[in-house]
Amino acid sequence: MADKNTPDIIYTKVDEAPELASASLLPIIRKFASAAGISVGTKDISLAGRILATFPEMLTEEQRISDDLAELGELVKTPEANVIKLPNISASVPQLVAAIKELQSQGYALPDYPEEPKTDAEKAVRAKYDSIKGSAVNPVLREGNSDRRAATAVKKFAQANPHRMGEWTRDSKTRVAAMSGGDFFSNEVSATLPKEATATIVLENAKTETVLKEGVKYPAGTVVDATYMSASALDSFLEDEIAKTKDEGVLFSLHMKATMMKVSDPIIFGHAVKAWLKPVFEKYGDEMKALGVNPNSGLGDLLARVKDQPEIMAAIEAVTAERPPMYMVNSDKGITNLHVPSDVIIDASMPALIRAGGKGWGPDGKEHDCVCVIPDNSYAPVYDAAVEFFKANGKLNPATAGTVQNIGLMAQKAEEYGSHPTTFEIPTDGVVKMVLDDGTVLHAHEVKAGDIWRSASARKAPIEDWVNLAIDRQRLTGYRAIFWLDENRAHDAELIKYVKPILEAKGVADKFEIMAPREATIASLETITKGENTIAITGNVLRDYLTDLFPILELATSAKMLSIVKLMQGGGLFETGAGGSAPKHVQQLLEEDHLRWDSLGEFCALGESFRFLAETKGNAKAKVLGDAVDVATQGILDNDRSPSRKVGQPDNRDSHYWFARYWAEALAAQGDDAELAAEFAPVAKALADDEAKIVAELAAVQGKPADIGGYYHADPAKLAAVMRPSATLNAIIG
Ligand SMILES: NC(=O)C1=CN([C@@H]2O[C@H](COP(=O)(O)OP(=O)(O)OC[C@H]3O[C@@H](n4cnc5c(N)ncnc54)[C@H](OP(=O)(O)O)[C@@H]3O)[C@@H](O)[C@H]2O)C=CC1
Ligand SMILES: O=C(O)CCC(=O)C(=O)O
Ligand SMILES: [Mg+2]
Repeated sequence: MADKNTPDIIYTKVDEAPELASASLLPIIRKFASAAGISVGTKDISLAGRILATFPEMLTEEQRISDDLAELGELVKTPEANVIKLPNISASVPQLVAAIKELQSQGYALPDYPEEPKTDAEKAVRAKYDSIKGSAVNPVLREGNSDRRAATAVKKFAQANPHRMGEWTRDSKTRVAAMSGGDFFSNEVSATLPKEATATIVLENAKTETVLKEGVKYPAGTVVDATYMSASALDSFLEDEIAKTKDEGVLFSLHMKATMMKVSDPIIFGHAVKAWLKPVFEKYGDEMKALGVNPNSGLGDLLARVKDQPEIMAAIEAVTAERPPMYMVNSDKGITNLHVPSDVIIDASMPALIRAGGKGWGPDGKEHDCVCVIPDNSYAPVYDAAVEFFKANGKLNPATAGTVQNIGLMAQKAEEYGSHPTTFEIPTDGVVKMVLDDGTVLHAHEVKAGDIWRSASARKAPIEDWVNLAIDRQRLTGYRAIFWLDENRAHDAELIKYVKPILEAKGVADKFEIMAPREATIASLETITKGENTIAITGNVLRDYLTDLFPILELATSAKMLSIVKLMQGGGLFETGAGGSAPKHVQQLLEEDHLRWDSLGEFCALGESFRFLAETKGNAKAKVLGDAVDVATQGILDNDRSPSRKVGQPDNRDSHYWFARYWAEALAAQGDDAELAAEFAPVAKALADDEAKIVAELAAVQGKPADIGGYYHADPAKLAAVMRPSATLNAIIG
């Protein structure tokens, strides 16, 4: 699909804080790029944009927009792709419903989200909305494996300016709680397919055979797993942990990934909501169902639906009084861990808690120790090991700590993160079988109604690419390199059968270790504690978890990470940081017109994207621009120009002014391209001459509410007015 009209670089239009930042940064990028004849286009992958693109038939001609995600999904499969991907919302149902409401209020005649679809028409609408739900963007664009690390300048800055870390003490009551069996980890089976195959997934019982899914195609060499979580084992585990937490006198918390794991994890979350309010569900379950309560949507939705039922409300209050205090998302507003399934997302929540010394916020607005419930044992040991390591050794010292880089198996919807179409909440007791087209029963599990069964897979080409990427990084760095694979886990054992022969064939087996996640966590923490560096070579889930965990400990945030996806067809995808879209930052902007979002991730991605353009299109000016971006980024760090957190102090917009200035100065000063130097010398001078005026104009707007005309679907003119308040700067940028 890449034709001559495809811009050289695509900068994605997203949501929340990064989109606010783009309103200020993108005009600067475009001005600088155009001087080198480089076009920077945008593609809308925002939640609102994806909703609008999905329902053209409901919209007027003028309201219709193209399906940019589908177009980008094709582009990333071509060598021409050069995409800067900012973080976007992976919507839970409450977020999706809120976005639909906002768009309806703006005059878009979209259908409501059918909570309980009955007619065929409602089912069709629901299926369309479900395709937008959860992590619906990243898996489409990630046609390559992941290389995430802190750029050297960023790591050095963090060591020279260490952030505050909470104290860890030996008597901390914080602990990680995982099931003792019946979980995905213990029920997993896995096999590598010798030839290509098409699978049918059926549920058999004495009376019937139900086809859960058919036509699941796998190329030869695919590693195919199947597993399930027992609903009854999960329920008794949750009840036990709620009771134990109460005895221990700490906060109860649950950490899931309801966005990426959009089918399984909201169900597990729903079990926790039911366990928390068990007596209420026992007594009023039918009434609540009639009111439309779905525990998977969280306590927030539940309370909204029963608020006019005094008897149910009284029962909820009575149970709550018996429960341990809960870990809060916002104690001022009474929003608990269980209010919305996507408020507490494990990759960001557990590292923040560990950085704070094992503390979470309680209903009293104070910090307390926490029981961290992570039901499945596939990855819980990573957090358990980290918590126990810091209890024994005290907090990490960011001034001296080395770094953990990551090479992650991610391409082509690898592993659990691609499992949604093959995940089922089992309707009746029976046996789930995966049957191949040649009649082979690949996997079979005896299950009970309510169990969560799923199959995940990883393809041969991405696995081999991932191992080779790891070999390259290890050779470039010489760092200790560990494959985080557990030989006692079925899936990992199949991967090891790929990894070892490749390492041996390349003669580098002695450079790599293979360790289960718990041991690898301890080894990595020991390594960085000594000030040394290591590469974690992991599957898709740990790619996600570790690239928040280690950066949040080492750099305070994962927003500053370099996050490169070397696309398997030769293109480049440059993700900006390893974190999310920071909803709290938007709230602050709306309330007091201060944006604390740090665009360092965007700066790092931009430099890489220009250099990639230089390599792939032989564009020498792009290299000059990219190298100057790096000088500007260094300038931001050296001169402490990153946004501060508090209103009245320099924010995201100020940091963009400085970025533009340092970038222009670097271009004016370089000797590789005289044309660019001549073009940017006056820009640099104007930006320096007008510094006082620009800084004053930016400062003047802070401290009062800001109106951007919508949360999910802002008004571009209002957004530009808020994010570009300096007429002097705008005149220079044009
Ligand atoms: N790649 C992607 O597209 C990703 C998308 N997401 C989505 O993002 C949303 C929010 O996710 P959540 O788990 O809350 O995680 P976030 O990473 O958005 O936020 C966690 C916290 O990290 C800090 N932070 C993150 N980015 C920056 C930045 N650039 N500058 C300064 N601080 C930063 C903020 O801390 P503080 O408030 O203390 O300033 C923020 O509240 C969800 O919808 C999620 O699905 C999540 C991860 C990746
Ligand atoms: O796509 C998402 O929902 C989150 C992605 C994420 O957290 C990551 O890749 O680090
Ligand atoms: Mg993540």
